[in-house]
Amino acid sequence: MVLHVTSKLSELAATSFCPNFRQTKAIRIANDEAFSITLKRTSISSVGKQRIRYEKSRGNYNRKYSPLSCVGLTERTVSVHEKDFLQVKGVTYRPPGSEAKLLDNVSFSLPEKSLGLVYGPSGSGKTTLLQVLAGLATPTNGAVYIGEEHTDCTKKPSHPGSLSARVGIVFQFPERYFLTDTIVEELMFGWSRQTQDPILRQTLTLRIQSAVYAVGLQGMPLEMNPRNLSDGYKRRLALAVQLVRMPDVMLLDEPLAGLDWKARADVVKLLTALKKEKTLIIVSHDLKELSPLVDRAWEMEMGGILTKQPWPSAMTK
Ligand SMILES: Nc1ncnc2c1ncn2[C@@H]1O[C@H](COP(=O)(O)OP(=O)(O)OP(=O)(O)O)[C@@H](O)[C@H]1O
Repeated sequence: MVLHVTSKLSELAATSFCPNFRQTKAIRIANDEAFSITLKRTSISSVGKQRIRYEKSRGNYNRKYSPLSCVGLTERTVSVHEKDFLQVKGVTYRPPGSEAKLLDNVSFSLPEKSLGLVYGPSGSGKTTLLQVLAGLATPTNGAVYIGEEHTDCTKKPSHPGSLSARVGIVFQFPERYFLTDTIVEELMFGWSRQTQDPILRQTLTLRIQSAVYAVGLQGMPLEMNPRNLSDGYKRRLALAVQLVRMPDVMLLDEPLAGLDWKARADVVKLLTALKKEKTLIIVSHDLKELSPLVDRAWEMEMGGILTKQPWPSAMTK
């Protein structure tokens, strides 16, 4: 099997798969089923040469990184475990009307009732990934599976097979989006038209009770204005609003941002409890505080490229 350098392949590989690598040499092996290329990494966090092997599986290429003469790099693989509860396969996202990919062939998986952490530089695409997983943006390519089901990313949120029906998302600084003047109205938001039906009303009451207990809000008067809650309790309420929808997967964007040390510790405790019930994906820069909770971690690189990281990492020590 011989290997020759092909400039066409190298261009293809460099542009389609690794926009933030500067390609130095590309090698074609046998046929298109698998190939490897040697690239020079130029990002600030890791500089050096690296060989990337692409293996084709079910129509998608899976990247396998093996360092050659890298500085600060370890072997990394991006793989999807077929038995995991949440499976994200080859998701690419290009906003409508834009040529730029915000997510580039993102694949990962996470077992049920475990916590996955996504970290990386500002503007790399972490929030975009959460929006796609929550069904708020439709991927250009790829698929998301929850449990045994292929969730249809193109379905409207009200459809039971949609991603939005299975996933809850708590945005960064969620308290900025409170819309009502009482805790109970905030928890019922979006349900009001259905509450004429006595059975649905009873179901909603039970769900609210359960969500309130799950986040430790049971001591608070439900008629209180949510804006008068402490910052930590506002975060609890934002979580409860999503829990009322009974999602299987919860996504949290920077859940500790802007909180004091006490509220941060409370939210970490709350997430520890929540992990026993839900599958969680958290985007955060607070690696040390969240470290004890993390089961899997991925770094998002500029250009929307996600790579799995060994955990706990050197950064948490
Ligand atoms: N609808 C859009 N159209 C074009 N570009 C967009 C769109 N939404 C986001 N972007 C760009 O996509 C990139 C990724 O944004 P994103 O918010 O996902 O990054 P992030 O990693 O979450 O950053 P941060 O840590 O600062 O929140 C940014 O450069 C952003 O400006």
